[in-house]
Amino acid sequence: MNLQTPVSSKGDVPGTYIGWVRAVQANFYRVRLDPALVAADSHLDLPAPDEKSTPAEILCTRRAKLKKTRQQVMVGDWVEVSLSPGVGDLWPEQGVIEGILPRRTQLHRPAIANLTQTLVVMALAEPAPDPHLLNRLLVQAEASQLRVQVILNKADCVDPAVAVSWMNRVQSWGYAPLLVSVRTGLGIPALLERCRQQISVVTGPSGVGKSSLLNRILPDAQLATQAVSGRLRQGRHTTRHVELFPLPEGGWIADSPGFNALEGIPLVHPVQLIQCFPEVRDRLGHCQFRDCLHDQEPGCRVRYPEWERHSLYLELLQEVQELQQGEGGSIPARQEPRDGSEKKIPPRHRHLSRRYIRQTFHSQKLDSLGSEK
Ligand SMILES: Nc1nc2c(ncn2[C@@H]2O[C@H](COP(=O)(O)OP(=O)(O)OP(=O)(O)O)[C@@H](O)[C@H]2O)c(=O)[nH]1
Ligand SMILES: [Zn+2]
Repeated sequence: MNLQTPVSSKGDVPGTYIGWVRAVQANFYRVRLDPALVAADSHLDLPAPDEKSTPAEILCTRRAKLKKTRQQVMVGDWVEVSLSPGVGDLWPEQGVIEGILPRRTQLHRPAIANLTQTLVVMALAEPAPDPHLLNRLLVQAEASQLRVQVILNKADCVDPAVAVSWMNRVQSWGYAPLLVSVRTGLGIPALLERCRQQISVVTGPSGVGKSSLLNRILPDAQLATQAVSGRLRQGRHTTRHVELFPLPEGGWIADSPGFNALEGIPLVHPVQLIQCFPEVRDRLGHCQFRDCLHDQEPGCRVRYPEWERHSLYLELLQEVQELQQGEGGSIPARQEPRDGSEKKIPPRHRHLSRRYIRQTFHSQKLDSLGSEK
């Protein structure tokens, strides 16, 4: 989602290299220049850098033209970097970010690009689980097109039967939850395994153990930076510090628990909200009306048999519809694959659905809707 055209295509600027922004602090960027990536031919589908290799990491500023065109460089961005020639032996110490390569995903608070998954953490006790809040976070994560891992923490605080019943409930929502106790270490190896090859961010309500989790899984050397309380961390983030750390088993994790990245109303088109509910995904595409909103429409194949989160779906549907109207209908529908079948559109949706069909993906608009503070 949110593809952006690189400001300088490859070859535009002589002596540019491809790098990966690992940390942002104020107006400085720590960029990894993996020698394997240098002068990479195609930058559209680069893998996450291998954290086991030891590439040069340099401090960069961004070219003024990026600022002028209001292009924010985010942690996780693949960027084109130019280096001042002749400084240093192998790599000079400073570089300038010339352009931002297309993003696969982007979150705005915290600003992180190219994340692949989010760890949605909930505590089984202290604080007691809030299924409504958890579900809103889950839908937000789905709307951001991130892979979702549900972490049920503080397993040590509850009876095993309680943990099992929560596991079953979350499974019925279409997820494979992981039972964890940061205190006892239960589930930590499995969590690290799920984070391999991923660029992850931790989110969840206050007090569920997000900071504790990060402290537990990041190697000792990083604890000095990590060991700050939630409040301090938030303070740090308001000064625009976001950082990705390498995990011991591979993969990267964002140091950003001071933010609740997934608050708010999901930025999805009303007809696509249903795709944020994995438990009914296999029912999609069979309703009588192509743009069925799975509420009271005749011939809906999603509404029944009943499912637990349908009421939440309707609540969010109303919110995204209001948001859509407030934006003058500007949240575009993503292009859906054609299924070949011509479906009738019920009269009350006719007006909307013509517009839906005409709309195409405008990343620009999405960007400005969820724009930085
Ligand atoms: N018993 C138990 N306590 C835990 C566990 N994980 C975290 N805690 C405790 O829960 C409290 C809150 O943990 P934090 O890591 O600060 O929670 P957080 O989600 O980062 O909270 P915010 O910074 O407010 O968002 C701390 O007192 C932790 O020691 C666990 O697995 N078991
Ligand atoms: Zn339906």
